[in-house]
Amino acid sequence: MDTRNVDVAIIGAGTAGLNARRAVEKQGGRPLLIEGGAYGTTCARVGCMPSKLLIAAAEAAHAVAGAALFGVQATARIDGRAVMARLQRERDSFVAGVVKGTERIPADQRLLGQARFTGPTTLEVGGHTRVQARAVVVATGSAPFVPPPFAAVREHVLTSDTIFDLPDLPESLAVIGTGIIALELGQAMQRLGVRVVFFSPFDDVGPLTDPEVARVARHAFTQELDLRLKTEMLDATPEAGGLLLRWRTADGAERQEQFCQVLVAAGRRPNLQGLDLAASGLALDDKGMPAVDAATAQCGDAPIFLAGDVAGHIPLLHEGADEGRIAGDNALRWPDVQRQARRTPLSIAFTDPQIAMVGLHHDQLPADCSTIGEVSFEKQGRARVIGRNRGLLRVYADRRDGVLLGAEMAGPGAEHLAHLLAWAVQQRMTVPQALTMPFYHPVLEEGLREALRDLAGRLRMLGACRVQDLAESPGS
Ligand SMILES: Cc1cc2nc3c(=O)[nH]c(=O)nc-3n(C[C@H](O)[C@H](O)[C@H](O)COP(=O)(O)OP(=O)(O)OC[C@H]3O[C@@H](n4cnc5c(N)ncnc54)[C@H](O)[C@@H]3O)c2cc1C
Ligand SMILES: NC(=O)c1ccc[n+]([C@@H]2O[C@H](COP(=O)([O-])OP(=O)(O)OC[C@H]3O[C@@H](n4cnc5c(N)ncnc54)[C@H](O)[C@@H]3O)[C@@H](O)[C@H]2O)c1
Repeated sequence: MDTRNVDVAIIGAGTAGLNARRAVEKQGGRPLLIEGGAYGTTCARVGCMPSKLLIAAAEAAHAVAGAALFGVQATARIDGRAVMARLQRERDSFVAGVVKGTERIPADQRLLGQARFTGPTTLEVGGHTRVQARAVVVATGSAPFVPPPFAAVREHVLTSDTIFDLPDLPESLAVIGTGIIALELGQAMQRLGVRVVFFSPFDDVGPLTDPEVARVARHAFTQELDLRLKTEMLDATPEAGGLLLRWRTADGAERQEQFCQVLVAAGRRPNLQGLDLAASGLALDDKGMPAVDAATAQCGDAPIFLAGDVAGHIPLLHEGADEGRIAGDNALRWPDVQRQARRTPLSIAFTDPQIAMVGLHHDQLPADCSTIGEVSFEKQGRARVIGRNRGLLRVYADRRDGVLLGAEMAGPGAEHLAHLLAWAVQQRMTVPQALTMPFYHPVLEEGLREALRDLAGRLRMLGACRVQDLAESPGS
């Protein structure tokens, strides 16, 4: 067996691991990047990029289907094979770019094979190499959770790991779950002509915590999607042509239906199995997870750091990249680790309406010292112009000083409005300061201005806003 001595061993060549490696190298350390699967990252292979490619195709189909609103008569003919072929072509090109970048890393800084702990900072990799490190970064990502009864027929169901490899769109699709992946992929499939039915044992639709925004979003999704909530899935039986699902409805009736494909999107779990974390000496909870400090990425005071999806903090790409950098940095400087500032939380679901959450979520607002302003997109000028006038944006501020705290929204252009707000929250802008920023006309951002004005009024801070800001524009 080979033996390697390095400063920092990094397990996982995904986004978090690649950023950790870069941080170690930048500070002059000797990193070793260990990958047990294929290079290319979850984001490019089976995550962000292929999902957005599917959604892009669905948006094209949806634009044709909705063209009559504008007096444009058109009929879409969806070529499922061409949809999947473009998705796979573009995805493969994104993956190839990441693989090329990873393979440019000097060969003596890379190792292929599954890693497992044999001691606090010793690993065995692929049964062929022993690694002795000063510190270890675990960046092993997460994997789809397949609950019963689907676990028993796992090879017959799709997850986000496999759906993007379909050669053609299925005729029908059952989607298990109503979270972000379920909504993004299920809605896209439906808009591409697939008959889609969503099932969940719970009553939630999407990640929103603001009850008003959640109500508006739920209404929009319920109008378009077939959501069977509070259903108990009894069994899933493979048959010729698909899977026969049998479930019990909320009122106790038993139903069954065959679907060509089933997509299980019931959440993801950290990739810890096979790592033998117990051998590292870390204290683990009943799910096998160590406690991780989000500001240092460190587990207790051990020379072990967790970054990205496996850390279970905020499983998003930009957070994984930041955590990787923090983990790599601190692993090299261990035991002198430093707390590092995190960015304002920002998450976006690319559904229609888009869902976005910024800063503090509604359920995290400090009791008795926050105020809420809102705007409905129903009458918002630009939203009406483009025929996408549905949704609600609610923005939160500290009532003592007017500092922006966060927002939740479901509506058109939420991905852009949320970015503006995230920058403002991170800058600790007050509501009056945000209202002194320029707003063009006619744009969706005028909706945000309306919510900020509403908030300023409730804070009794309108007097602090520049007079020019109060100028009206039609449909703003
Ligand atoms: C369908 C879908 C859509 C998404 N869309 C978005 C989006 O639009 N925007 C966004 O911000 N985020 C999105 N995400 C989330 C984002 O993809 C993840 O947060 C991010 O890719 C996680 O990166 P990571 O580095 O933690 O993990 P990964 O990229 O999964 O890297 C982990 C690596 O560790 C390796 N590994 C695991 N165990 C071992 C071991 N024992 N030894 C050696 N190697 C090991 C794995 O093979 C893998 O290569 C999406 C996710 C999914 C599934
Ligand atoms: N646009 C984006 O940024 C984007 C897109 C996709 C995924 N992601 C990331 O990936 C993460 C995982 O997404 P996800 O959709 O898998 O998780 P999620 O937490 O958003 O949703 C999980 C869903 O599964 C349901 N569920 C749980 N147990 C179930 C069971 N036994 N049977 C049926 N349903 C069950 C939950 O009620 C929920 O609706 C997200 O939290 C997000 O961070 C981000």
